[in-house]
Amino acid sequence: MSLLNINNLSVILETNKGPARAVRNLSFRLEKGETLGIVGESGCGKSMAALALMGLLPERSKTEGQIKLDGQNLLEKDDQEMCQIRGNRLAMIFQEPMTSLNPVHTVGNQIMEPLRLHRNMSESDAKVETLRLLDRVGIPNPQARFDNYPHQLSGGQRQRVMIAIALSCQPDVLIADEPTTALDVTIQDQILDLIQTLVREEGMSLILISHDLGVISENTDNILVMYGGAAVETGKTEQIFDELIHPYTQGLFAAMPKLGRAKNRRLVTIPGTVPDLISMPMGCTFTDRCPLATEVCQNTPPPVVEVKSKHFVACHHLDEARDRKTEELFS
Ligand SMILES: Nc1ncnc2c1ncn2[C@@H]1O[C@H](COP(=O)(O)OP(=O)(O)OP(=O)(O)O)[C@@H](O)[C@H]1O
Repeated sequence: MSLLNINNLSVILETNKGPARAVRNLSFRLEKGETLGIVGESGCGKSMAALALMGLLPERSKTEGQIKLDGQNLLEKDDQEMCQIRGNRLAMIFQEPMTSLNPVHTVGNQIMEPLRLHRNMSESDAKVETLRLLDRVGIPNPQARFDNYPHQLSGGQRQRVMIAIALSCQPDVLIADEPTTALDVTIQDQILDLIQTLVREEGMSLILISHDLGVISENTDNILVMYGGAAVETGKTEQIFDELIHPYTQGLFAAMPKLGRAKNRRLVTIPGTVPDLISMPMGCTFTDRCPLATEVCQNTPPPVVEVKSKHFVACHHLDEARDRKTEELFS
């Protein structure tokens, strides 16, 4: 049995314009100690999928499908049970730590709180553990930092505090949603390295969410490429980079800044924008932007084909997609 087994998950948001399907029939598995990258442009439903796992979706939303953690469907749990699961099994860090940290409490108290609540520690034990966690996430001089407020720390240090809070409940699964997007490039690498080290040393599984295929490629075992709320390509990270197949994955790859790219070559962008959730095409969600699209793509959902062991692609035009070189598709 997988640690996490997501089966046909859909998230439907109630909006003023009607129901919007932000996640569509998403399925994936996560094993113990494995790292999965979810990649796609802004608005593809990555965060909604993560919030569904955490039981933190907005009020006017509903879910379909299953999210099984050790065989138990989290979508059947009540709020109190989900709170326990968030305190013990799943933890999430977000893009902007300033909005997740409470500005009027010291960082020390914010790390101590889950230790006291979920691990029933005494105040003195929680303080000792908080200082250990601050040190573990690379905050220099934890004793002095304990009494600081979030605004007294740099962006990178605030993200380290968020990681310490996530670690405090010794989760089995860490979900990091764009954890470095708000940080300077040099700090980004340090935070990603820290997450990798902690995940490895603590034996956690990781779901790393990013719009940046470069970040995902360097930090994960497996990749799930999401577009329009659906998975369009999944597989081992190495395998996907060996053979990019789905036209959307090819587009993301072409749009990656690359070292050594000839000076006169402009950076490729995928023309158009992500589809409106209310008026999705009936068929493939990528139809309107895909250079290979034909009528069948517009009207019929694509078959999901296992092109190699555990490498799945959802596309009506697999052979053509395989034959076209990335830069021919998006140039
Ligand atoms: N509270 C909400 N009510 C209605 N629609 C929403 C709400 N939050 C997000 N959406 C819509 O749901 C879709 C998926 O959003 P989501 O945040 O999951 O995308 P994402 O891929 O994580 O992108 P980003 O990185 O920008 O957050 C988007 O079209 C977004 O506009």
